[in-house]
Amino acid sequence: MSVSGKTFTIIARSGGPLSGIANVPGDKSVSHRALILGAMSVGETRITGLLGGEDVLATARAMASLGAEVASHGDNAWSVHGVGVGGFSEPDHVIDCGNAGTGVRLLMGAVATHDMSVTFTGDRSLASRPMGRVTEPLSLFGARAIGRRGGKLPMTLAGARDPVPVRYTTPVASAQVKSAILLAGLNAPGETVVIEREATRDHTERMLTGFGAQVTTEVTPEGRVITLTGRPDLVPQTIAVPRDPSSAAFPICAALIVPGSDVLVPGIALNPTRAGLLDTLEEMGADLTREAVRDEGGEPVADIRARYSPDLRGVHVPEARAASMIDEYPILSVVAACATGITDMPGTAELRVKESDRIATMAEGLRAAGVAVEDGPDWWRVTGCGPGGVAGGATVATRLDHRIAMSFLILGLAAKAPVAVDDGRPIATSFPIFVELMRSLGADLSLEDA
Ligand SMILES: O=C(O)C1=C[C@@H](OP(=O)(O)O)[C@@H](O)[C@H](O)C1
Ligand SMILES: C=C(OP(=O)(O)O)C(=O)O
Repeated sequence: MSVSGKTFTIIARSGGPLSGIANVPGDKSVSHRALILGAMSVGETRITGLLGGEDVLATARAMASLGAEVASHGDNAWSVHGVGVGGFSEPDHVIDCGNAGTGVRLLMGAVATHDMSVTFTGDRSLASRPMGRVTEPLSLFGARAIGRRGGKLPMTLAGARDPVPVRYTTPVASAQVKSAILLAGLNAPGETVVIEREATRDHTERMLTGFGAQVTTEVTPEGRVITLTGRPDLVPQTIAVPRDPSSAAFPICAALIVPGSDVLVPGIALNPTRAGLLDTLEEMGADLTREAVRDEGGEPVADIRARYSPDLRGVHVPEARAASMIDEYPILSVVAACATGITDMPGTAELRVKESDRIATMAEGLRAAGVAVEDGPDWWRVTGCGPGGVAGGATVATRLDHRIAMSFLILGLAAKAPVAVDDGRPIATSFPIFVELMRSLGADLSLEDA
């Protein structure tokens, strides 16, 4: 189980300005994919900068359960000795993906075109999330899934004996669904095609190309048409995982709302499928600069400098931008609470099926901290309290959701009274050094037994 051990609370209090350098850990999305594609190539893939978060460690264990040799060499350096496309062997135990939606959905895709049965489970949060969005397209390859009612974990996936390639238009904007289909397509003959109406993060396509697969993306009136040629010989790679822009969002946003702050967050990928938050913050009047813009491993990267921004104003976040900042809405709503005016966030129904219902969980905690929030099935709206105007003084339920926990701790650094989160454990799923790193910038965070 990913979120394990004794529950502890964390309390955030306002204090002096934040300053210094925030070296955030490796990107979670890229880390999952590096392990999975490493396991599906023949020979040794070497990975540096792998995220040591619980979500990714669960994927590393899963790869070992499927027959790959996975080794940690310390300092976030790992190696994966892969078994090749079609080479996984049936595990003799249940695969526990912990808290990780990305992990379980990508793994289901990777095993769906192998003639074997694999049973997946996860923690209470993951067991409440919809899996039908991946099992439905995977059934077109010939796989069969039997899970709990409503398509929930625990679930057994019987992979296709004679897989056929698939052409599928994703009904929701989801990189996890797209990636599950592409990973399944690796061991199907012929061309597998995924069509997405809105662009979602493209790490799978980029990394597949790096490993030597033939993948093309065509932009058509139908959407992005991604075509993969099945049964490639994937060639092991050396991968330097870039730092995670979704983790960078926390020190960046903290600097914007804590008076006097000036924080540098180096080496952040500016991949347009991930960079929507920075555009939104700039529209709100954030003092952000992109320094030393460069190319690293085929991705544009920059050092982001964030300074206290007393003139933040509410904005309308375009619906078309949602996929490029989907994990950043919780922390954006915290910045919105400290801004002047209304921030509208339409087109965000997907937030309701993350580790928690993120609209409901954020709305509950923000209201408890004195912030007005309205919400509907696929939208929410925060009325800002202005700089220094958030009351705070709340203990917030995090519901096994790391981004909720970190977002409210950042709010507590800028609120009049402390903000506590009831359970700090989920933070380790994506950002295990969060508390240490924020403290190094000057944040007042204290841990207490629950
Ligand atoms: O593919 C990925 O690595 C991810 C895709 C997103 O989920 P959806 O595809 O469900 O939007 C995101 O929320 C998640 O944190 C990581
Ligand atoms: C939604 C997230 O992750 P996952 O879907 O992998 O659990 C996240 O990290 O915010």
